Amino acid sequence: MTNKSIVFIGFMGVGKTTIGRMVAEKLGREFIDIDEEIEKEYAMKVSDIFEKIGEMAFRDKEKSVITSLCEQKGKVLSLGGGAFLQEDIRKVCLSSSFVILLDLSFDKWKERLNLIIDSRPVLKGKSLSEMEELFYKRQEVYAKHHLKVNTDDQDPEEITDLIIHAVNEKV
Ligand SMILES: Nc1ncnc2c1ncn2[C@@H]1O[C@H](COP(=O)(O)OP(=O)(O)OP(=O)(O)O)[C@@H](O)[C@H]1O
Ligand SMILES: O=C(O)C1=C[C@@H](O)[C@@H](O)[C@H](O)C1
Ligand SMILES: [Mg+2]
Repeated sequence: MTNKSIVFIGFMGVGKTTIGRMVAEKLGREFIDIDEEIEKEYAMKVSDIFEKIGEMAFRDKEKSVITSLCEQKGKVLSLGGGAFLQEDIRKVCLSSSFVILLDLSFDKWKERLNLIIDSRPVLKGKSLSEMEELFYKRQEVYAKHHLKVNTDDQDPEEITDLIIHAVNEKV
């Protein structure tokens, strides 16, 4: 296994923060969650940043934090679900790191909605069919990656073990 950083991408709620933290722990690597980094910088929750400062400022900060962290090696980074909307972020991650897409079917994602609905401002005020549209539209920005892991019907431990196995072989 090389010292490349591992970067988790995928739609909000698929488990990037949960799985990223567990993978980092098992590999003995530092874990950084980009949403949490931004929250620390602003001393505010993501929903408050969106409301009080605006999504544009959040997206700019997302880009600068990810770009500077991608210059370092040996870490595990979990991005926010919208980070790959920015081409610059896609480029810097794909060229510097091993990018893992966590995939989940919309049917399974729906079952998890109650866990995330209050803390994801992008979902605020959307109907289920609008969320479904966003879910499928967003898959386009996740199309480039180095490994895709389907997480339907698997608990975080199983997904973590599968990823550890894969990165030991491929990274
Ligand atoms: N494999 C899994 N099975 C069941 N629940 C899970 C699984 N992975 C994550 N969860 C739960 O789903 C919720 C969302 O997970 P998490 O916060 O890790 O998603 P995320 O991809 O980081 O989302 P975001 O893009 O918004 O940051 C959490 O409550 C978490 O406990
Ligand atoms: O998918 C998105 O656009 C987002 C996902 C979250 O991780 C946060 O980064 C924020 O709520 C925006
Ligand atoms: Mg997260």
